[in-house]
Amino acid sequence: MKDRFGREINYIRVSVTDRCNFRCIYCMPEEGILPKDCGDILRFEEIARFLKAIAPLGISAVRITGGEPLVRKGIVDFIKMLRAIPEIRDISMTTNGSLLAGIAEELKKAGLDRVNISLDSLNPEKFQRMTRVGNLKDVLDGIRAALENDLSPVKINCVVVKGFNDDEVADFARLTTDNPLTVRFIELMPVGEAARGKMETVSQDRITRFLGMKLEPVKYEEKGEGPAVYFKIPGAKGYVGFISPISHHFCARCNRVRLTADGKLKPCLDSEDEVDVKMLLRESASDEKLRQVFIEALAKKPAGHKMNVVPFERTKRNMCQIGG
Ligand SMILES: Nc1nc2c(ncn2[C@@H]2O[C@H](COP(=O)(O)OP(=O)(O)OP(=O)(O)O)[C@@H](O)[C@H]2O)c(=O)[nH]1
Ligand SMILES: C[S@@+](CC[C@H](N)C(=O)[O-])C[C@H]1O[C@@H](n2cnc3c(N)ncnc32)[C@H](O)[C@@H]1O
Ligand code: SF4
Ligand code: SF4
Repeated sequence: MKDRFGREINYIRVSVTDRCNFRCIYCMPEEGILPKDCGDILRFEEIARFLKAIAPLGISAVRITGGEPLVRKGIVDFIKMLRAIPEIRDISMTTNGSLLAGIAEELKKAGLDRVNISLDSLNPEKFQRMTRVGNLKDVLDGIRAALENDLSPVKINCVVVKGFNDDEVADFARLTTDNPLTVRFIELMPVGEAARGKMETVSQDRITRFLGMKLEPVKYEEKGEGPAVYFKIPGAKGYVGFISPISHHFCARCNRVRLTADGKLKPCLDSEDEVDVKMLLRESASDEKLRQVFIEALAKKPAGHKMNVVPFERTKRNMCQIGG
C-alpha cells in the first residue's frame, strides 16, 4: 500500500531480539544494553500473527534482524511460520554470521531465502577491535555455509568507519572478483552509539576514491528490497554496492517499516514515533484492528530522515534496538 508521499510500502524489518553476542563499537555500548525481560518481547507466534494480518495490505518482504537474530531460540520454527503466510514471497535475515555455520542448513530448509552478513574487517585483530568480542573465523565459516546452502544472494554489509576500516575497502571489493558475493559499503549513521562515540562517516565518494578501481554501474539481477545501488568490477563474479543514507539521500524511495522486538511499529528508522502493537496483540485485537493500526502508523511516516540536519544523537534507541 502507498503512504502519504506516494511511496509503495511492501517491506517490513522485524527485530526479534535486542540481545547480541557482539558489541560492535558503533552499535552497542561496551557494557551491552539492559536486555528487555522475556515478557516484554513479542513471542514468535505474536509476530507471525501480526504479519499474517498485515500481509494482505501488500507486505510481501520480511527481513529478520536484531540484535542478533540467531541468538534467539526457536528461530527456525519462526521462519516456518512466516513461510506459511502466502503473501510473503521474500524472507531474508541480517546477521553477524557468527552462529550461522551451525544452523544455515536448517534455516534454508525452514524457508529462509537469503542472508545479509555484517563484516567490517578482514583482519582478525581489527575485527575483534570493531566487534569487541567477535572471532573473524566464525563469520567466515558462516559466509561459507550461507553460500553452500544457497542462502543467496549472500550480501556482505561493511560499515565504513573513518580511521578503523577505511583502509580495507579495496580488499573487500576484491572478494567479489572470484566469489558470487555482493559486498556493500554502508555509510555510518549518527544513531545511538555511533553518535555518542563521535565516530566519523566515510562518504560513498570517498570510499570510491579509496577503492581506486574501475566499477561499472549495473542493474542488480539478484534479489533485493533495500536502498543499495550496485556496480561490478569488470568481469567479476559478484557485485559491489553502496548504501549511502548520508550522501545519497534515498528516503524518497523508502519502501519499509519496522517492528521492534518489544512490539513497537516504527514507521521510520530516524524517528521517535512508535505505535504499540504488543498491547493490541495481547488484548486479542482482531485482524481488522491490526490492519487499521498499521495504516494509522503509516500515516506517521515522515518524508525522510534528518541526519544531515541534526548530526548528533538521533533516537533514544541504539541501532541494536531498531534492527539497522
Ligand atoms: N537510513 C536508512 N538506512 C537503512 C534502512 N534500511 C537499511 N538501512 C541501512 O542499510 C543497511 C543494510 O540493510 P540490510 O539489513 O542488509 O537490508 P537491505 O539492504 O534492506 O536488504 P536487501 O533486501 O538485501 O537490499 C542497514 O544496516 C542500515 O545501515 C532505512 O530504512 N533507512
Ligand atoms: C543492528 S544490526 C542487526 C543484525 C545483526 N546483528 C548484524 O549485525 O547484521 C543490522 C545492521 O545495522 C548496521 N548498523 C548498526 N549501526 C549502524 C550505524 N550507526 N550506521 C549504519 N549501519 C549500522 C550493522 O552493521 C548491521 O549491518
Ligand atoms: S551490529 Fe549487529 S552484531 Fe554488531 S552489535 Fe549491533 S546487533 Fe550486534
Ligand atoms: S530513514 Fe526513514 S524514510 Fe529514510 S529510508 Fe530509512 S526508514 Fe525510510
